[in-house]
Amino acid sequence: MFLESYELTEEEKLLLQKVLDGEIAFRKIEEFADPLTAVKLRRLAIQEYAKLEFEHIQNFSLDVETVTKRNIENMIGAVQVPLGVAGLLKVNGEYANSEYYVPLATTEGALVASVNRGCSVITKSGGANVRVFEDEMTRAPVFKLESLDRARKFYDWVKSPQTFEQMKEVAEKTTRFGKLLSVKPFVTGTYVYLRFSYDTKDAMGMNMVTIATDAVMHLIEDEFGAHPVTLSGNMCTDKKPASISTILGRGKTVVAEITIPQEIVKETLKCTPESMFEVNYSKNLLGSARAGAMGFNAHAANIIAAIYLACGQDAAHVVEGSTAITSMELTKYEEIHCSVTLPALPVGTVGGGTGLGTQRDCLNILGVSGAGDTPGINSRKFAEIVAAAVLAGEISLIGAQAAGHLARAHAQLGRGKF
Ligand SMILES: CC(C)(COP(=O)([O-])OP(=O)([O-])OC[C@H]1O[C@@H](n2cnc3c(N)ncnc32)[C@H](O)[C@@H]1OP(=O)([O-])[O-])[C@@H](O)C(=O)NCCC(=O)NCCSC(=O)C[C@@](C)(O)CC(=O)[O-]
Ligand SMILES: NC(=O)C1=CN([C@@H]2O[C@H](COP(=O)(O)OP(=O)(O)OC[C@H]3O[C@@H](n4cnc5c(N)ncnc54)[C@H](OP(=O)(O)O)[C@@H]3O)[C@@H](O)[C@H]2O)C=CC1
Repeated sequence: MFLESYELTEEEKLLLQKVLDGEIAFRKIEEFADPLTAVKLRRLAIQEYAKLEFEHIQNFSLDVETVTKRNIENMIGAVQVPLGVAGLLKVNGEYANSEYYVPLATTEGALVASVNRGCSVITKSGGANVRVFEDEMTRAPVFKLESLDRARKFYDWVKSPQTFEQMKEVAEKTTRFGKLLSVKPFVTGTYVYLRFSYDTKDAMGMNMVTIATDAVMHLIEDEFGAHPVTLSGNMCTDKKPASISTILGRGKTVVAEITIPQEIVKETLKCTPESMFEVNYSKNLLGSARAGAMGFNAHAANIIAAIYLACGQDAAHVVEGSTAITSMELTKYEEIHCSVTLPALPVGTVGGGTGLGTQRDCLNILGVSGAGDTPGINSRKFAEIVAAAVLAGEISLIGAQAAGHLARAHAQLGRGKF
């Protein structure tokens, strides 16, 4: 449609025509052109296909050479998500011990304002105490055994310390950083699932554990003769809500808490500790139980999604993060004690999307970009800040619902009605 209007070299025009004619597949364009040109030609082909002219997606500052090798296939451009900050947020963690501006990428009006309000409450109340309790990334292949008797023998073999040492040696040969921590077998009929848990240091670790477990899977096949059905048998469980992840943990298991004096609740949240307790109890606990929800929180996923988008995390892991539990209890000093427990928070400060320019900028705001001086401390620091930010979001939203302000806030900030 616009072919004649494009400013292309003769060679590019020829290539584009071949793409449009189906002679060159989208994913093969890089074989005939440099990465930036390949992205442009694919985008123009989509314009032709969809009969439209893009105004925005061609505008980006990404390093195409790198991202097309590590982060994306069939690239045509980039989408932008507005970025805001909430804070300062005071965090009293083992790894994060300061006040932070938290970067949040979202299109939901009122979200940043809400987290900002929660940060203000937390910081005025002395800061959120945060601790990481578990730190393990998992991958669980499934094996098919010939009989129940073989399955039983396999189960015992896997549990023997000698086998574990063998597996550990093979797994750790594939990575400079990853450490195999445990292998837990689970049986279903004659299928045996092995849940491998690794310390992945500053990486979120899914590529790392997949590569390491693949190597061990071959060892198992050679040594025991168990038939591997698939490298991921869903007992991991990656990117699906699952009780196993909420019980045993996946990624970081983190808890954040704060005790808020009554005056701060009244002044900043416009409600009372009692009304917040009532909302949390009836909504996050009873309501979630009645609904059969796996998350006992108000909107942990909102904060996690916004930080993940800003900081180059795998957005699909919001699923695991959404299983948080929010508790609110009245103290005898007329304060309210609030906590969030995040059983499964996969995060990393190296690898995946953390190296992209804008995402790295956001990690830098928090002082957690890249590898820590001691491997692992940056990702734990990051996890503590995420947990404190989730606590801020929970406090503000529960406060707004206790005050009856939810609809008003979204009418004002989500629809621009002031
Ligand atoms: C909107 C507020 C914060 C107003 O809150 P407010 O108390 O009426 O506002 P305020 O003007 O008195 O300001 C109080 C503080 O809020 C912050 N604040 C206030 N306005 C802004 C702003 N424009 N930009 C940045 N920060 C802002 C800021 O920290 C400020 O302190 P200050 O800086 O003045 O000392 C409040 O009503 C609120 O938090 N509402 C809840 C909104 C929310 O949490 N939305 C999240 C999404 S809801 C959803 O998606 C999930 C849901 C609801 O379906 C889940 C469920 O089932 O529950
Ligand atoms: N493969 C899969 O099944 C899945 C993949 N993903 C994707 O995986 C990616 C994330 O995987 P991930 O393994 O985290 O990242 P990457 O594979 O992108 O990079 C991680 C690697 O960085 C190196 N590294 C350098 N410094 C450190 C350090 N301080 N701590 C830890 N590692 C360090 C390690 O290399 P080395 O090990 O060589 O020493 C590590 O394996 C994301 O893009 C995600 O979307 C998501 C879900 C499933």
